[in-house]
Amino acid sequence: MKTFEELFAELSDKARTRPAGSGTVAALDAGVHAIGKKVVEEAAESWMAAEHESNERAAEEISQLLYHVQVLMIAKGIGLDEVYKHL
Ligand SMILES: N=c1c2ncn([C@@H]3O[C@H](COP(=O)(O)OP(=O)(O)OP(=O)(O)O)[C@@H](O)[C@H]3O)c2ncn1[C@@H]1O[C@H](COP(=O)(O)O)[C@@H](O)[C@H]1O
Repeated sequence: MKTFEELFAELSDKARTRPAGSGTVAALDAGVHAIGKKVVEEAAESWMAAEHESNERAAEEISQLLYHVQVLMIAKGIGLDEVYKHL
């Protein structure tokens, strides 16, 4: 289990160190357009799971949405506080 902040720190480190085999590194290399498509896809999957599936499945899809949102943030160079200030 990871908090939102712990995941963001981990992904930021991946972006810096670029370990081989990292899906995050591959996503960042694919660029903002590709990442944005994943965010939209996972948002839709989260919506469908919330409407038609169990809480566990919806939570799983939402976790994937949060992951891709963080990748988008890192790709754009946006830190946590820049988002938090708008909440
Ligand atoms: N939380 C996630 C996470 N959620 C989703 N994904 C990626 O997104 C994919 C799931 O969404 P996809 O739709 O592309 O894949 P799918 O099989 O179609 O799944 P569904 O959409 O059908 O549910 C997975 O195959 C992963 O590549 C994630 N990849 C990584 N993380 C975390 O990020 C950390 C760093 O990951 P790496 O950079 O790969 O080391 C990991 O330790 C994890 O904690």
